[in-house]
Amino acid sequence: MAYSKLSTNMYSIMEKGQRQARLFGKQVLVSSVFEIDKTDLPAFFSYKKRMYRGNRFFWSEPGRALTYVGLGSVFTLEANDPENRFQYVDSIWQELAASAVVEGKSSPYTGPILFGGFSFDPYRAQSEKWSDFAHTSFAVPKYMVTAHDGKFYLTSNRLVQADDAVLDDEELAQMLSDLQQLAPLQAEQDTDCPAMKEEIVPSDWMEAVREAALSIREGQLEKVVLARSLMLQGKEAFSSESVLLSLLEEQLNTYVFAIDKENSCFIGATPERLIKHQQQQLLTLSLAGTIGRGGSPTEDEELASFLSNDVKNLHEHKLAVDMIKSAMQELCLQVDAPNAPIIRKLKDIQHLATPISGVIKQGVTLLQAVEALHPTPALGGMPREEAIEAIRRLEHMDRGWYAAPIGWMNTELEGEFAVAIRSALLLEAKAYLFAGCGIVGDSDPLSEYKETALKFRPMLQALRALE
Ligand SMILES: C=C(O[C@@H]1C=C(C(=O)O)C=C[C@H]1O)C(=O)O
Repeated sequence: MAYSKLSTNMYSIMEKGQRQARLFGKQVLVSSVFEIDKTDLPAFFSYKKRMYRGNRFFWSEPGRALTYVGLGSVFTLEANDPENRFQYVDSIWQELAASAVVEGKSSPYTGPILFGGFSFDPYRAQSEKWSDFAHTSFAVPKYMVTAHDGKFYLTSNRLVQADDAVLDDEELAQMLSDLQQLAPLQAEQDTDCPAMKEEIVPSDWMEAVREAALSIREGQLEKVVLARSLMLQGKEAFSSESVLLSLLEEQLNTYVFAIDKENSCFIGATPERLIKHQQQQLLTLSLAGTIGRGGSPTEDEELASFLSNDVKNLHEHKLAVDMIKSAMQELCLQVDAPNAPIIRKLKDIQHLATPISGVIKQGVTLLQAVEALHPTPALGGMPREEAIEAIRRLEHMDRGWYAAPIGWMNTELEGEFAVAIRSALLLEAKAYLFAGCGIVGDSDPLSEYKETALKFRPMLQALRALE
C-alpha cells in the first residue's frame, strides 16, 4: 500500500476518533485493519523483540484455522480484587468496544481484540514466581496479525483523546512493509537437556491424593483435581519462540498460546475449550478421563476402548458433563449434548470428551459464561466450593494461571476462552510445568501420579527435556 494512501486513511480515522472522544468525553479506541500477504506468524511474534518482549501474545486454535499474534498494548486492564472480576472486565470492555472507531474490518477476527485471562483462584495470595501475572489481566495490542481461513490481516490500534495530535504513522508503514519480508522463524540450535526437579516430593503428592480419595469416600465431596509442578533448570533463559515453534509443530489438535510479560512467559498447548461465543451459539467441552496412546494402532484402539468403558473414568467424566450441562441450561435457551463421550486423541494422551452447545439467552455475555463454568469439575472438582477448599488445603502450590481461563473478545463481544493446562511458566532459566488429574473415591495414588507424568510430556518435549 502506498504511504500517502495510508496517511490519508490514518488522518481521517484519527479525526473520527477525536470526534468520538469529544462526544463520549473519554478516550476512544481507534483501529484500522489492512489485509496483508501471507506472513510467518512465529516470526511476527519475534518481530522487534527488544521493543515488544514482555508485551506480546500468541493464540492459535486447534487446526490453526485462526491465529492471533499481538505486539505491544494500547490499553491494559489489570486487577487483583477477587470480587466481581468477570463483571469488571465485562463492563469496561463493553464500554470501550461500544465507542471504538474501526475501519477496514472485514472479518470478526480483526479490529480491536481484548486478550488475556484470569488466575485459577483469586483468593489465593500470589507467589513470587507468578508476580508478573495479576489475578485479572487483559490488554488490547498495539498491532495484531490475524490469520484466518488462509487470509492474513494487520490491525493497528490506538487509544485516542479528544485533543491528541494526529499521530505519525511511519511505524505502521514500516511494519506493513516489514511484514512482507519476514524470514520464517527458526528454532534455536539444540541446547543441553535441562535439569529436572519435582516441586513436590512424589510421596507427599501421593499422600495428598490418598487423603483426597478418603474425604471423597467419607462423602465430603465427589471429586477434586489435584495438580503438581515440575521445575526445569536450563543453562540459559528458555526461549519462548523455540517452545512456541515446537508446540505448533507437535501439538496440532490444541490451542497453542503464549502470554509474554515483563520477566516471564506463560506458554502451553491446551486441548480444552472452556467456552466459545459465536453468533447465537455458546460452545463448550467436557474433557475428563485420561489414558496414554498405544505404540501401534491396535494397542491405541484397545486403550481407547478401555477408556470408553472404564467405570472410574466414566464417573469422573459424568461429573463434569452434569455440572457443565446445568450451567449451560442457565445460560442458554436450549442445550445439546451427545449421550456418550467421544475419544479425543492428542499426541501423547487420549481423553473422554463431550462437546456441549446451546443457543445463548438474550443478555448473557461470554464472561458471564466464563464465570459460570470456571472451574469445571475437570479442573476444580465437585461440588465446586468444597473442591477449591480441598485444593487450597492439599496442593501446597500456587497454580497462578494454570488451569484458568485465557482467551479473547472482539468488539461484538464474541470470543473464546480455553483452560490453560499442558502449560509452563518460563522464568528466565527456569520453567515451571503444571499437571493435574481428577481424584475420585477409588483413585490409586500411583496411577494418578503416572497420569500427571503423561500430561507433562507435551511441555517437556517442547522444552527439550525428554530423552
Ligand atoms: C488437569 C489437567 O487435565 C484435566 C484433567 C483430566 C483428567 O483428570 O482426566 C483430563 C483433562 C483435563 O480436563 C491437566 O492436564 O493438568
